Amino acid sequence: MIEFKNLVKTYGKINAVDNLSVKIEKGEVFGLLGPNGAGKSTTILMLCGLIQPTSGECYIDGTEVSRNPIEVKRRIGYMPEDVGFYPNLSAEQNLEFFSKLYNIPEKERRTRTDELLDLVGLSGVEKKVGGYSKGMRQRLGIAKALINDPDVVILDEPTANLDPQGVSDYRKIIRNISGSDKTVLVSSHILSEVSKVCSRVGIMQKGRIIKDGSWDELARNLDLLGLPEIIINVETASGMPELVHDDIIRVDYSGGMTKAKIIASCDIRTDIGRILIENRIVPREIALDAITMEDAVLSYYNEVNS
Ligand SMILES: Nc1ncnc2c1ncn2[C@@H]1O[C@H](COP(=O)(O)OP(=O)(O)OP(=O)(O)O)[C@@H](O)[C@H]1O
Repeated sequence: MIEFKNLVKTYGKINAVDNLSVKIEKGEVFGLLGPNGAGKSTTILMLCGLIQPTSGECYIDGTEVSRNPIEVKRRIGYMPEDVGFYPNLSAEQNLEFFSKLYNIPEKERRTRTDELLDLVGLSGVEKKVGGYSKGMRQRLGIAKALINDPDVVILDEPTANLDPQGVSDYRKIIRNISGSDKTVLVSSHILSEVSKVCSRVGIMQKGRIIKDGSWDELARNLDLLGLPEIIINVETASGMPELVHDDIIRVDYSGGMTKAKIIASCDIRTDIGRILIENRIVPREIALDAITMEDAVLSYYNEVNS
């Protein structure tokens, strides 16, 4: 169980976290969803005992964090945005090292390491971690967060560096964890990451949770259910014409019309490519992207104001 009670963190005049109070029950997968700068990482750092609150408290299973940081660290598994590993060791050797820090008995270490490498899809990878891609490091980060079999798992932007296959594997991992009575806190600025894996979501803005509930409740409330998940980034060598298509909801142009961010109701990349070629414009990129909290809120306000 996780509880925040009137939690505040100020940096000079900035209220990074502003009187936050939330209780997350055992077994829940809670998504902290908010745009960059909303205060998600600051909240998580206080929950892990890595920074001190200005006022207020965080509890892990009833234990107050800032007064019992060592006890709390044993009970949590934390994956930061940038995970640090020993680059000249393999994944297995890194996990062995961390399991020693947690005093996991030698007999268990091997089994635990093997199970976790299997869970995150890194079994049998001999390569040293220094040669890993960002996505592979992220997978190993999830394994590291689980090495001490924690009751509470905290993941800060876990899909930030993952490719589509990695994202799909990550969702499976979270579903796997969530069936095991652990409490999970996941932070993200990407709507689909939170909506697909979390049983409850808190929308964070300017240090406060402005909405809290099941994803369906929140989405209905904010009128987000009908939102498409399709964003297409277009980049061309020279300026492009205004893009017109029945399935386009909105287009934001930048870079003197060489870049466009399209929110569409379905994947229209082929049509966009055709429009550009018909206009003798060379496409540099026509790629799918994930919908972020900013896109959702903008789209929502756009609809309300139109
Ligand atoms: N050490 C610090 N010193 C000064 N200001 C800080 C510090 N850490 C965070 N902030 C500020 O606090 C606010 C919240 O930042 P925080 O990193 O918690 O947001 P976030 O929601 O995690 O966003 P992101 O996804 O970009 O990390 C921001 O305005 C940020 O600039």
